[in-house]
Amino acid sequence: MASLTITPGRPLKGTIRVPGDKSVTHRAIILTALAEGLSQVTDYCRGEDCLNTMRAFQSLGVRIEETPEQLTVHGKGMWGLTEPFGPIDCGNSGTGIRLMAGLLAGQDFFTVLTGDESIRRRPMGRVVKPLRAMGATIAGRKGGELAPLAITGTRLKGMSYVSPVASAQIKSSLLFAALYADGLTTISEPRLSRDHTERMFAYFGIPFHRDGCTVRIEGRPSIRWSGKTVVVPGDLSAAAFFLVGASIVPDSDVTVLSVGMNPTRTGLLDILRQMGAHIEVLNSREEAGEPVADLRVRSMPLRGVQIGPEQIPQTIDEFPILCVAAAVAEGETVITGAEELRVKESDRIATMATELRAMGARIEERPDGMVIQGLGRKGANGTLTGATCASYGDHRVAMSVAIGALTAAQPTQIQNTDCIETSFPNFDRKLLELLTDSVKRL
Ligand SMILES: O=C(O)C1=C[C@@H](OP(=O)(O)O)[C@@H](O)[C@H](O)C1
Ligand SMILES: C=C(OP(=O)(O)O)C(=O)O
Repeated sequence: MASLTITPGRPLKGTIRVPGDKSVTHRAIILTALAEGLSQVTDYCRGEDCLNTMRAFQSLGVRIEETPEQLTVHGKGMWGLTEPFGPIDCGNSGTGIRLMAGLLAGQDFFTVLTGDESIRRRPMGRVVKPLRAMGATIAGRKGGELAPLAITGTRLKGMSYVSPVASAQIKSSLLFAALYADGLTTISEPRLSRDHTERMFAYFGIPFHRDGCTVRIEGRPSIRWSGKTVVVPGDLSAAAFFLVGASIVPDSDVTVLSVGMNPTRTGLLDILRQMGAHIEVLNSREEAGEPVADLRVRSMPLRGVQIGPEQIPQTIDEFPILCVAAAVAEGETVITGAEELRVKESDRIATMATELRAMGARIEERPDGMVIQGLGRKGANGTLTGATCASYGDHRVAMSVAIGALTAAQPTQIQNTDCIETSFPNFDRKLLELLTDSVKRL
C-alpha cells in the first residue's frame, strides 16, 4: 500500500493543469455510448472512478478506444446496449453506480452493479426507491438499501418525484431512467445540485425543461442524437487542493489552467474569497456547454467563516479541503447543514476532524457539520503539527491532509494513499512540480 510523505517549508509556485472533471467524464461516457456513431471525449478524467464507468460500457457492448488524451466512443444508440456477461464493478464510485442504476432499470436485460467496500456501505435506497416507483425491478442487500444491486430491466413509467436531498446523483439517475420511461417525469430537489447532466442533454439535443430546481422530461424521445466531441473541463474539485494550498502556504503563486466554472460547483471560490483569499479568474470561456477559466491564486492570511445549508450543494466535495483552510485560518468557522458529508467515500465530518485533530487542529464535530477554531498564522514554522495520518481509503481526505501538511512544523506521513487514483492520478507529481522537491512517495 502506498503512502505519501510531505516535508513542509516551501511555497507552491507555477502553472499546472488538473485532471478532467470526474462528473462530466461519467456523463460524457454515458451519453456518447447512447449516441449514434462516433464521439471523442478529450481531456477526460483518467481516475479509477471514470475508468470503471468506461469498462462498464465496454461490458454493455460499446466499443471504446482509450488513449491518455482521449476516448473514442462508438455509440450504439439509445437502444443498443446489450446484457453484460458478469457483474459490473463500479469500484469506489457513487456517481457511477447510481447513474447506471437509473439507466439500466429501463433496459430489456439483467445487470448486477457492485463496487468496493466503501460503495457497498453507501446508501442506494435514495435511487432504488424512486426507481421502483417508476416500475423498476431492483433487488439488493438490506431490501435494496445497499449494493450489490440486481436489476431486471423493465418498461418504466414516468412519475413526479420530490427528492428530499439536493443530489445530482439522484437527479441524474432518475433522468436516465426517465429517458426510457413512458410519459412525463418531473424531478424536484430542495436546492439546485450540479447540473452537468442537464447541460450535456442540451449539448446533445435531448429535449427537457428546467424551471428552478425542477426538471421535466418526456420519455422515449423520438429524436436520436449523433456522436460529438466533448471537451472535458479541468476538475474544480481537483484544482481545489492547489487553490487552498496556494492560499495557505506563504509566498505561493499558482495558476491552474482550464478549470470548470459551472456555477453549481463554484461554492469553494465564494467561500475562499469570503475568507480573504486572493483568486483571479482569467480567460473565461465555454467548452461543450460548460464554463471554463484559468485561476490564479496567491497566498493570503485567511479568516474563519459561517457556512450554511444554502452553500452546501455547490461546495459538497470541497469540504475536506475547506476544513484544512479553516483549521489554519484566523478565527472560527462554523459549518451547518452538511450531513451529506457523512455518506461519502468516508464519513468526511468524522475522518477530517480526526486527522486534523491529530495534526493539532481544534475541531468540534456536530451531527450536520463542525466548528473549527482556526489556529491562525503563528509564524514561519507553520501552524499544524506533523503526524502519521490515515486516509480511510478516501481520496479527498488523503489529498486534503497532504495539503494541510504543507503548513505543518514537521513532516507528515499519510498512509494508504492508493485511493488518490480514484479521481486524481499523479497528484503527488503535480504537487511536486509546484514544490520542486519537498514531497516524497514511498
Ligand atoms: O453527480 C455527480 O457527479 C456527483 C454528485 C455529488 O454527489 P451527490 O449527488 O450524492 O450529492 C458529488 O458529491 C459527487 O462527487 C459527484
Ligand atoms: C463523493 C464523491 O464521489 P462519488 O459520490 O462519485 O463516489 C467525490 O468524488 O468526492
